[in-house]
Amino acid sequence: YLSFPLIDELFSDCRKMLSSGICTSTVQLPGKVALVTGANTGIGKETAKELAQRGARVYLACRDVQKGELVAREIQTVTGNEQVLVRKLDLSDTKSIRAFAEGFLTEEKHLHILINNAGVMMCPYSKTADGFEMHIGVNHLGHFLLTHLLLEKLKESAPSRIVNVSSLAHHLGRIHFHNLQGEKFYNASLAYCHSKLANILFTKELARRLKGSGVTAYSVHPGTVQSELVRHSSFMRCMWWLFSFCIKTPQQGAQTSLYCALTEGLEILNGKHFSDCHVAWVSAQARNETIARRLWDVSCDLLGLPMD
Ligand SMILES: NC(=O)C1=CN([C@@H]2O[C@H](COP(=O)(O)OP(=O)(O)OC[C@H]3O[C@@H](n4cnc5c(N)ncnc54)[C@H](OP(=O)(O)O)[C@@H]3O)[C@@H](O)[C@H]2O)C=CC1
Ligand SMILES: CC1=C(/C=C/C(C)=C/C=C/C(C)=C/C=O)C(C)(C)CCC1
Repeated sequence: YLSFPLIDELFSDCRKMLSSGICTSTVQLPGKVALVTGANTGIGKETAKELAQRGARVYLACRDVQKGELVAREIQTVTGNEQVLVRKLDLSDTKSIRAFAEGFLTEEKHLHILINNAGVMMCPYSKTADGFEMHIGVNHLGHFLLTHLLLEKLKESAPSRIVNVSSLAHHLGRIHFHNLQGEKFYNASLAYCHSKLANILFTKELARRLKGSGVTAYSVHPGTVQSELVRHSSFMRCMWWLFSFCIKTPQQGAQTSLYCALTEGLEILNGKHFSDCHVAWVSAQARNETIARRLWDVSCDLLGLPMD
């Protein structure tokens, strides 16, 4: 590995210039409980680190517990916060999600911040343990079920917040109810976009249903961020490498999630979508309440949840 300090510095300045949006909240979190999915790497790891830095007890919900434990040790060392805990959560298996939630509800009295961050992008066609297409299964349905199972705890802990990590890629997404599992036609990039659109629709409908409960929900686009998300596409890996000088670091990518989790007075923007720590415009589909309600019902049906 060759290091060129001058070039590194230039790239770092370039990234700072191009990456606006810093969470400036000074809120501290002693006594608060936070949960971050996919916290063993990338944006999730940096989000969890900052929450721990502010004194919260942070649960790293990871599918690979060993990777999670290494990161937990690292966060404990850097922040001096011992309350960083790893629990097994595989969002591609509803049994794992239910087991995780059961364990969490038994051991914890509160949940103040839920960050639905984990995600997969551009996987070859594959299915979750329950037969859902992988993108919609992990990115949307997995988090949908997790949130449902933790909702009472969030309500009991109010004021509390839910942050769903979506993407600008939602603009290319469509909810094809007749092909939700990609069985009739499938494109790996579009499947990702559809699932990220589902994240925004879920947030809007959740926010509507949670009005007055003290729990608020937000969706975010973290920016284009250097991470392992591009692992399934050599083209994207190549693009990320070529343009590494202007792609955000995971720490910069975590800022909008942190902004939504921490900023005081954000409750009036319940249900909104954020990018670079500002409210951001979403596609016409993402604003469609009828699609949001239908997706909610279909998701409940697929997961065997009551359609209240
Ligand atoms: N990077 C970017 O440019 C952008 C990212 N995003 C979104 O940001 C979020 C975080 O992504 P990012 O940090 O970039 O990507 P990474 O690939 O670095 O991190 C994704 C995390 O999700 C976890 N994960 C994947 N599948 C599962 C599963 N079945 N169960 C539990 N955890 C799982 C991964 O675990 P493991 O390490 O075990 O694979 C990993 O911890 C995603 O939702 C992504 O869509 C949105 C826009 C742009
Ligand atoms: C065009 C272009 C780029 C490509 C951006 C892309 C392709 C972003 C994709 C973002 C995704 C997929 C987000 C995840 O949800 C770079 C590399 C920034 C460099 C500048 C020119």
